[in-house]
Amino acid sequence: MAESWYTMRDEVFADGLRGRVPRLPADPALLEEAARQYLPAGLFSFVAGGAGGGRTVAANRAAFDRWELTPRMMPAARPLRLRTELWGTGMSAPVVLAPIGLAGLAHPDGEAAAARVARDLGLAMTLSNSSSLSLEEVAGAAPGAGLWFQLHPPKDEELGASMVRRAEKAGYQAIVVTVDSWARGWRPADLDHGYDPFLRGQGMGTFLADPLFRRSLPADLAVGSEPWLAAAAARWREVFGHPGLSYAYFDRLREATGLPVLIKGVLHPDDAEQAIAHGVSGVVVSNHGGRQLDRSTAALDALPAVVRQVAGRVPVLFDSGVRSGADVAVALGLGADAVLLGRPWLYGLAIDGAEGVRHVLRCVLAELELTMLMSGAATVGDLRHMVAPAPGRADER
Ligand SMILES: Cc1cc2nc3c(=O)[nH]c(=O)nc-3n(C[C@H](O)[C@H](O)[C@H](O)COP(=O)(O)O)c2cc1C
Ligand SMILES: O=C(O)C(=O)c1ccccc1
Repeated sequence: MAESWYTMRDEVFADGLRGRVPRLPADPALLEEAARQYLPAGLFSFVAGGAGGGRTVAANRAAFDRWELTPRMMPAARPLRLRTELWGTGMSAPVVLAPIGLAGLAHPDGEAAAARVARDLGLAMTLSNSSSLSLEEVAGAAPGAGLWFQLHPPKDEELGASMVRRAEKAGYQAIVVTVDSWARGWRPADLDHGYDPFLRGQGMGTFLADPLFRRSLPADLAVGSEPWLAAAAARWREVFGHPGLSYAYFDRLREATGLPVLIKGVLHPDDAEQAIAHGVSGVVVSNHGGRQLDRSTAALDALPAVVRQVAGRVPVLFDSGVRSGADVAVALGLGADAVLLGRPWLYGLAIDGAEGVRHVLRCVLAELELTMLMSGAATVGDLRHMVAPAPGRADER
């Protein structure tokens, strides 16, 4: 076995013995509760919350309950094969950190800590274009990490192209274009808190380091001063979101970069088809963790039809609602080539910086490994034969 994350169970157990459980629980629901203690109320509900009445956030989780594994016993010893390569990024398991903007609000070490942990565990990380640290700082903090760069296409397409060129120069290996967030979702909790995380200048590292963005800021204000940051946040609101976007955007973007371009935020098979027709190298099935459109379908429910439509032409990735190694196994079993983990890594970061991120990832990886061993699955392909609808549930849809 190339990796043995299951031994990490012993580390988690030892931490439990030392009384660390309340701080860094292995139970994902308790992890969210623990993170609540470390974050100001407005920030916690920004992170944990979702669009509208939270129906899609809940549906993302409920969807996992409609699938189960039928394990096979006494498998002849076969080495577990989790090592994966996607677009030249090698990873020790098909688990990727999802782009989470504003990580610097959760912990001063921000995205740099997460990138180092991902690198040390052999996982890839997707950096948000709304990162607190600039994309160059994150790449510099974790040399050798497998990094992808996520782009919310700004209204100013030159600015988007400029950030993509910087990412390519800094060694990022893929561009992930998010298409479900051209406007911020209707998030009642944030509205009620009057919560705007950008007001503190966090989440702007990559923007502020961009010559095109900086050039648009007032020259008469001291750089870094409060009014300067306020002007930067206002400028960010001006450029954020590109309502007029069509699939032809992918053709233009591919002119600006030689990197593989992925689309993130697909639920309908026809969108996957169109994106492939416009040359994308991969599709991320996601509803943005239920943060954008309440009542959009649970991401896991959307996965099988997209996998069928794509039919192996490009890799299909998945996120939204993944909380455990067993969840990862189900998504892989339903045809995902890799799975992105969102809120949990940010919770780990909020609680204990790099150590917290490491804790969260080792729990997911250890449980994934154990789930595969106990199912008799040596490969992701084996999992595809083991995932089945839970009786009377998946069939009802
Ligand atoms: C606080 C927060 C910030 C996020 N920022 C971004 C972002 O900047 N870009 C992006 O594409 N997705 C962003 N996402 C969405 C995640 O990449 C991912 O799709 C989602 O969190 C997956 O759902 P999960 O949290 O249930 O795992 C963000 C999610 C959260 C919770
Ligand atoms: O809140 C989000 O879901 C999100 O995608 C985002 C976008 C920009 C900055 C921070 C978060």
